[in-house]
Amino acid sequence: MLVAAGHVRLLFRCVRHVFAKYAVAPSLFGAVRHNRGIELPAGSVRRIQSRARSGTQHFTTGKLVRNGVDNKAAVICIEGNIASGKTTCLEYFSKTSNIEVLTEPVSKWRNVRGHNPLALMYQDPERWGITLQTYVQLTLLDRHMLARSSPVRMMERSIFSAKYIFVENLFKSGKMPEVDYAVLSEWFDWLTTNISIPVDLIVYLQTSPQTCHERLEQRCREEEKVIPLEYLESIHQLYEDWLIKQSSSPLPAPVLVIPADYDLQKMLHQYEENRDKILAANNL
Ligand SMILES: Nc1ncnc2c1ncn2[C@@H]1O[C@H](COP(=O)(O)OP(=O)(O)O)[C@@H](O)[C@H]1O
Ligand SMILES: Nc1ccn([C@H]2C[C@H](O)[C@@H](COP(=O)(O)O)O2)c(=O)n1
Repeated sequence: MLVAAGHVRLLFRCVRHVFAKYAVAPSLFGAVRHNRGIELPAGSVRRIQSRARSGTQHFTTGKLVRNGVDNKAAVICIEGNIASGKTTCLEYFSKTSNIEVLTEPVSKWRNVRGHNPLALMYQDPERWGITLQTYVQLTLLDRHMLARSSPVRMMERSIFSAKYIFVENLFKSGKMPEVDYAVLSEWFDWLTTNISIPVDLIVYLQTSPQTCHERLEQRCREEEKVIPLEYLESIHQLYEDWLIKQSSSPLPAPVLVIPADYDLQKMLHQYEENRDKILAANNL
């Protein structure tokens, strides 16, 4: 009971942090609500009247959006299993002018005020799964809401895969208590209902779990030494259900699948071959 109350307080603190950063105060934290929506300080966050792009499912009327964000910029999320090659892919595209690249904030997940929630989660997922996933949700939301500096943004994963893959995996494998899952789900639903989080294209780096296991061992990240092949198989299955079978959770954008079991040179060739399709997201 005490643990659950602590988590609720932590979640409140997290959202307060996001809204403090963007100088927005939704009704939960005392903003004045009018018939036209929430009154916000100038130069902070506004509610947009409409946003609809062909090829995407999201219509963001009435959602919060950060002032200064260019809604015409395309957002491409690179998705895939752990160690599938997402960072390597982003590094490659970062050399292209007019593409802004945002990697996952893993360094934050390994060090929040001197604590390492990523390591804690792998040591004891039942206890620390919600702690890590709450922080992942916050830091990815922060990434989604950053003002864009280029016509194309490529970012590693998304708030959607955090929920549909990693939270789902913890819960389905019996490693997350139902109450933690319920609280995280409520937060996710609130955030995605009230905040504009546009995604224009998902690029899925499709690998076998075995390939990821080999690359994981090669990368040798201290926290991940305990990850067994079965964990990567579960994550793989959830990705396949979401992005290939499209049978589990809603898709925030169309999906481009790039087979990614090949060696580095062949992968760079694959990226070049798919460059136009990826960057076409800018014209949606
Ligand atoms: N095509 C590839 N073939 C072999 N090794 C790769 C390939 N792509 C990436 N790697 C290596 O695999 C490890 C994980 O890659 P990384 O890009 O960090 O994955 P992710 O960001 O998806 O976790 C790194 O050591 C990287 O150098
Ligand atoms: N929602 C998430 C996202 C990532 N992780 C873990 C998985 C990895 O150990 C690490 C970084 O992932 P990578 O970029 O290497 O695929 O973070 C998680 O537990 N929950």
